[in-house]
Amino acid sequence: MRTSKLFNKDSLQATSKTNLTFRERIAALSNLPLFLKMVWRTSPAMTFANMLLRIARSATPLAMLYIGKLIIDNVVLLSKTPQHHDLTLLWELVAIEFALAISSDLLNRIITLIDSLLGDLFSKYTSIRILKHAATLDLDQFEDSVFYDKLERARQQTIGRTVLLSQVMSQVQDMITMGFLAAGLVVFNPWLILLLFVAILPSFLGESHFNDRSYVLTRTQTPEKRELDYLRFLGASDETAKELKIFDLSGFVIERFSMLSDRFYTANKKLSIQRSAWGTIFALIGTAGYYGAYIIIILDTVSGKATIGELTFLAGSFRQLRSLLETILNRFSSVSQGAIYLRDFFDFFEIKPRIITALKPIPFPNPIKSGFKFENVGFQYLNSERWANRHLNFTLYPGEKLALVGENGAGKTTLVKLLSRLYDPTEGRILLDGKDLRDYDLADLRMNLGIIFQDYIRYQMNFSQNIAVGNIKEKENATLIRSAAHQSMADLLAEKLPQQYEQMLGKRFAQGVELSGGEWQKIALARAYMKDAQLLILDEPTASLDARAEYEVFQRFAELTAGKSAVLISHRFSTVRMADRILVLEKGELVEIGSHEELLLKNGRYADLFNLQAMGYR
Ligand SMILES: Nc1ncnc2c1ncn2[C@@H]1O[C@H](COP(=O)(O)OP(=O)(O)OP(=O)(O)O)[C@@H](O)[C@H]1O
Repeated sequence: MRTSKLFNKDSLQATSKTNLTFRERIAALSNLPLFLKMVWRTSPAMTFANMLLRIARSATPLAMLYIGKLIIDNVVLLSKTPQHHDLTLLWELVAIEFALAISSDLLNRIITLIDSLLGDLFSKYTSIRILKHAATLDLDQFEDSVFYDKLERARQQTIGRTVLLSQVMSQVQDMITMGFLAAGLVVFNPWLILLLFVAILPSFLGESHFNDRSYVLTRTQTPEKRELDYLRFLGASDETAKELKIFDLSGFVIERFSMLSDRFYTANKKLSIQRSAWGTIFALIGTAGYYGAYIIIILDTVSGKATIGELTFLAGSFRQLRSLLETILNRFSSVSQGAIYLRDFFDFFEIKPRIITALKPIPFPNPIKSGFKFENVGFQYLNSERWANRHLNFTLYPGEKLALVGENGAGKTTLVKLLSRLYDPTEGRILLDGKDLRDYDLADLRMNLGIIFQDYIRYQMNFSQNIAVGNIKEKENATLIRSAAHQSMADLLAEKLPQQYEQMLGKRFAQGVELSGGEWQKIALARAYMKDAQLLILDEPTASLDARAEYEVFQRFAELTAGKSAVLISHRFSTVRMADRILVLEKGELVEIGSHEELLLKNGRYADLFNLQAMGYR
């Protein structure tokens, strides 16, 4: 077992699952009913039509073979008795076979068409379900690599499942066809059926063995595939091009990509060669079986036990049965394979968010009366031993402007994430007006918070949409968007752009304009003004702004948020000192709280940090 650090827990578990038994494969088929139910839900009419047409199609091979037999026997009869040249029956039979051939071709085409349309619809349906479900999940679930692998597998299989859909349908169709053909064979010579199985079984077992191995290989490769995707993005994307050039990283990225791809190639090549070699041997056994049966039928015909028509009928049935059985058995491997992958897909839907709205949620208070009270709040990130926040006891009063100060990693952003319920506290609780934050309606809470994170997204959309994301319900409300832009001073920027509020931003799409860091930040800030939020949280909102812009932004901020609560995170003390109170964090814990003047007088941690920065300006 490889123990590269790329391998996470999930992949290591997968490698221990080196062989899936036949029973496990059969068990995996139990996923199919749920799958078919989803297909049915995608389009009941199409699914029904598909099934009906396939049943009709499955009867045609036997019918054609039988008509063929009648034609040959009739021709033989007519050639032996040239004096009775009544060809009516013969022509009727030929006409029937012709009609059968045409309808079978027509059915095939309609079935393929429905398959492809249904597949497209199903792929759309499942992609949307994945997106919808992902939207309900918690932030820390996205930060968990095991979860991420599941999401990745669920996403990748959207295409695989479309194939699975037509495979399952074809499987049923071929089984019915086989039933018809086998019935015909049994009537004439039951021993041929036995010979058929002997010829086919090794091929089936071989296929199923190699499918197992390929499944295990794919599963173990998921984390690497994710890294390959990431490297592909890193190596060729507008977001990364700048640093890649400056640090001259392309060689490093390409080398890593090439190393991982080689590893893939080697593992896959070995399996492919083995599979191909064994496949050839099994195919030989199958052909030998067919000729064995052929000899039996020829002997029967020569000895007069069967007619020439029966000879062609039996040989044809046997040949078709053999190829059908082979297809069915091989397809069983891929169907059960697909069914196992389906487990990953369903598993993804079984992941439930923990951060949810209470059963009987309390409406968010308007206005907030006593504020947010932290009671011994502590938080540990998933899989982390360290406490990112601990023993937090303080109150954020209504209308208060609170600044959070502390060195990198002190826990400022985490505190804000707890306040907005992106995470729930590991210990202690946060009360809003005396009631646990978890008792409030989650959507209502988020609607009443205006948050801009330091790593806000630069949406590759137009100027208006970039602001409207702050309250997407108002995306058509141009007045509100312009007023939000005015409040964050982004309006001045819009006026300078060729297409103003319609201007495409970013470089990814045609006619996009790239902005400076500070310009993007003003747009992001405008998002906070899109709602009439009761609590505004700005996580380093002015880091990229120049001194004048920062001063003006905060002047406006103070005016605009009069009477509202606000939390500001900043490393600039010129900003911090405008706050009513300042909360100093160190290693996740609160070490000081008070106004700028109070804390300076105290001459503690805050005064140290303040003087350190002030010294830099002298
Ligand atoms: N998603 C995460 N998963 C695990 N640990 C995290 C995560 N985010 C932050 N941490 C850890 O939690 C601690 C607090 O991080 P946080 O982002 O709250 O600090 P901060 O005070 O906002 O820092 P900065 O000033 O650099 O923005 C850090 O030690 C960090 O490594």
